[in-house]
Amino acid sequence: MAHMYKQHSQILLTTNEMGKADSAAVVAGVPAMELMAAAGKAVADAVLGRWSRCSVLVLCGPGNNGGDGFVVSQLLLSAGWPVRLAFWGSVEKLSPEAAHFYYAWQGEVEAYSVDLLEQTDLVIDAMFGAGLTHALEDKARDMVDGIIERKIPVCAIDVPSGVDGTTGAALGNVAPAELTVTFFRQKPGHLLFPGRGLCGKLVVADIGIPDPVLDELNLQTWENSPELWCRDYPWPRSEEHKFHRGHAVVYGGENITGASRLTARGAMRIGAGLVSLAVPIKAWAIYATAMTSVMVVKLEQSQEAEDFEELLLDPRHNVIAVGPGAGLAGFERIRTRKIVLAALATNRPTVLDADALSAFADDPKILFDAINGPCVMTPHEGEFARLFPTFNESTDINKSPDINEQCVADKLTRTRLAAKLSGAVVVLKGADTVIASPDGRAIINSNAPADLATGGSGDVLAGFIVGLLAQGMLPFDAAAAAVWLHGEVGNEVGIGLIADDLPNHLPKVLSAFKRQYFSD
Ligand SMILES: NC(=O)C1=CN([C@@H]2O[C@H](COP(=O)(O)OP(=O)(O)OC[C@H]3O[C@@H](n4cnc5c(N)ncnc54)[C@H](OP(=O)(O)O)[C@@H]3O)[C@@H](O)[C@H]2O)[C@@H](O)CC1
Ligand SMILES: Nc1ncnc2c1ncn2[C@@H]1O[C@H](COP(=O)(O)OP(=O)(O)O)[C@@H](O)[C@H]1O
Ligand SMILES: [K+]
Repeated sequence: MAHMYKQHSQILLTTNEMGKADSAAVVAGVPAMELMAAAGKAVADAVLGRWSRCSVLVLCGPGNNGGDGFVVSQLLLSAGWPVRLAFWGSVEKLSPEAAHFYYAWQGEVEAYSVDLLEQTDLVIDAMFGAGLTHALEDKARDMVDGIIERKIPVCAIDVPSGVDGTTGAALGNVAPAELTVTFFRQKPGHLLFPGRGLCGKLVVADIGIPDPVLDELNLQTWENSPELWCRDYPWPRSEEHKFHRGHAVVYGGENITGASRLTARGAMRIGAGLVSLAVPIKAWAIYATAMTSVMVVKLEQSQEAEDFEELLLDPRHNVIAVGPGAGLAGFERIRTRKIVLAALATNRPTVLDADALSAFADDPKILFDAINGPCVMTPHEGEFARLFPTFNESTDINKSPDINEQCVADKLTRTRLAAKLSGAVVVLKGADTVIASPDGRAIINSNAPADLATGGSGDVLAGFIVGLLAQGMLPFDAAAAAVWLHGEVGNEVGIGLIADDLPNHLPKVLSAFKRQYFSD
């Protein structure tokens, strides 16, 4: 499986991995000088394609990002554009290739000064790329502040200076780019916020690094796309009947009944053969009136967990979802915990969302110890912070965690650590949802519109995941596929979206997906 993931253009490279790819390309016979020339040309081409002739200021920094800037400057000058170049660094410390292009520049080299911004229509940001190690200081910081103040359009090389390409963190103020041109592959920081919001339109340019250099690197991070999991997508087949498509059991709570109904409908729509919604007897009539294709099963008063366990004795109930609307108030918390532990004890694929996660806030280790089979957890940031308050490798999960402690690591690292600590696939939701597997693989999702930020949309996502698990998809693939389809449905419905729309519009999105990826 990991091998299959290796092939794809969706691979994301950390700064370190990109450095290794560069070095491997040089070893494979592509001179560093050619890589820099190609990088600069890609940026110049992108600028010529997007802007008409205007007054350009190229801000070159002390490393190879500045080297790319020298190349762009000369190419734009040769194209007849008015170009000024400002350099901040020392010529003696430039790499041989950056020094080469420094001397090839036919114009004047100026020092950084905010006065240069006065007659500038477009800034090329070649200050710092992958090599940035700390926040911008002195003149570089003043330039950034000056650009922000004057709202000058920016084309960034590799990343907007100040953005960490590996984490998407902004190290101090960053001038937002209209266009960012990066090389060979995207970096996680192009997809994770705040980096993603600062890049503007992103172009990934081929600079002649051969793809096979990737084989030598143990790559673990991808941008979500059907190419990663479409081969395992469980389309209905003629020889199957409904029992072949799985039977999902969704737990529904007593007071908030809408949430689990959305989960159940999501599971049904994405193709689970059968869905049973198991609910406390007091709320049974409400559920039963609302559902049609979903079966509603009664759990007797004060023995809900026991009845739930009994329901799971039927081996045809192959997957379980608990959490949406499960309840946390008073006795409900204990019941929710019992239901979760009963589900996990079956070792069948289980999706835990919302209250199923929060119910273990005071002792997450109980939950993690119970996860021995395939499991997907789908926290939003608030739920995540309750279960995983600290995020370094030395985290002592035996200690009762302090839920107020600050999260220090970036979203990708945090999600990976959470998956490793818990043994579950973790889907940390948001505009840049990260999906991480305990084996170290991680996927960043990038297609979700902000319209999805509405009550209940996460409940539907849990349903999509459990519905795909019911049909035999593996947890990491099911989570990635569901998150991507959820984003696509969000785009399909767009403004005005409510969670109820998501299952209803899924068929259209599935048809388009099938047409695009499975037409002969
Ligand atoms: N084959 C290749 O490699 C290719 C690379 N390419 C290009 O190279 C870029 C990566 O180049 P790079 O590694 O030289 O890093 P870059 O970002 O230019 O700066 C590093 C310098 O800045 C310094 N420094 C860091 N932070 C600082 C701060 N806050 N304030 C002040 N100084 C700071 C740091 O010194 P340090 O502080 O670490 O001592 C160092 O001197 C990449 O993004 C792409 O554009 C393309 O040409 C394609 C082929
Ligand atoms: N700004 C945003 N852009 C894109 N997707 C978002 C945004 N905010 C939230 N989402 C998505 O909406 C869903 C919300 O889920 P969740 O927070 O669990 O809400 P609920 O519990 O009401 O269902 C998640 O899939 C999340 O990734
Ligand atoms: K830059």
